[in-house]
Amino acid sequence: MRFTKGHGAGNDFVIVEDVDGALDLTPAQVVALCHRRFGIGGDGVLRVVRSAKDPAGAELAGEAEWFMDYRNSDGSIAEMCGNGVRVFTRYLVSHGLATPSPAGIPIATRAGVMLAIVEGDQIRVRMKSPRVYAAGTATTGPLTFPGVAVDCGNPHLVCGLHDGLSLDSLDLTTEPGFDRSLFPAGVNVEFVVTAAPLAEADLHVGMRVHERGSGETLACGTGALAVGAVALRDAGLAMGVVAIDLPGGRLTVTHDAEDGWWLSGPAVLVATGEYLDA
Ligand SMILES: N[C@@H](CCC[C@H](N)C(=O)O)C(=O)O
Repeated sequence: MRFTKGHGAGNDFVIVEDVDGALDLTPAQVVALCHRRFGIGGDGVLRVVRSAKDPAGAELAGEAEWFMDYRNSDGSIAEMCGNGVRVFTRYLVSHGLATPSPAGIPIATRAGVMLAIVEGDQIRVRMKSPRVYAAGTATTGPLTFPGVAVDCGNPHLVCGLHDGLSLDSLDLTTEPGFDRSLFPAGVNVEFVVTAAPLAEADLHVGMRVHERGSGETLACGTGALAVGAVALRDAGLAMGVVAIDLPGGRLTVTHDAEDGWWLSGPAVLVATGEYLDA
């Protein structure tokens, strides 16, 4: 099995090209590919398939030629992956499967069609509008954090840290506790602190994330979108730019129109090879 390895701000993926949908990628294969000792290593797998050739993408084939079949490293399927779309786009362009255009390359996902615009080493994606909808809480060890539920196509719980607590002090080696009746299919949990003002953004925050199905990752694009939406709301800003610093680098969320929500950041391919054990 040929593979390419890529990442967006350290959120890393094994990319498998399967243009005609011939590959039956099982959860066990995904777990094996993503294993950091016995496999290639990754937070997830991106299967590159023509929308028309995948049952989950076929409905969107008229709008987007390519479907991003995203899997978490535990083998589970997620509706959407913001960094995944950016890295997927980098793959399409660098392999001659799509041509960058100012209007954006449409990418089909289980959460709908996203538009990806290549801007040098950054890729900017028009995301599904986030929906902030309920209060919730997360727990890590003895600590409880009030949070806000946000639907970005996939589920998120955005929690501000108590005064004086640093992101570094959190133990995210195990899944945070959360209300399973609010998130029956699990949730990605973001922890946020305010950061020093920046000239290039209206708001600046730091964030760590524990992802459903992957554990702590160095960055999460939909998580950044959720955090950006909550930060703008809490600041009373109808629109604006939020810079989000994660352990793997910076992502930027811009809200510039009613349904204009953008995620921007680096997207890099680092290796190609052949996986021998699938
Ligand atoms: N890292 C991704 C999100 C991947 C899916 C998530 N773990 C889930 O299960 O919803 C991103 O960049 O958005």
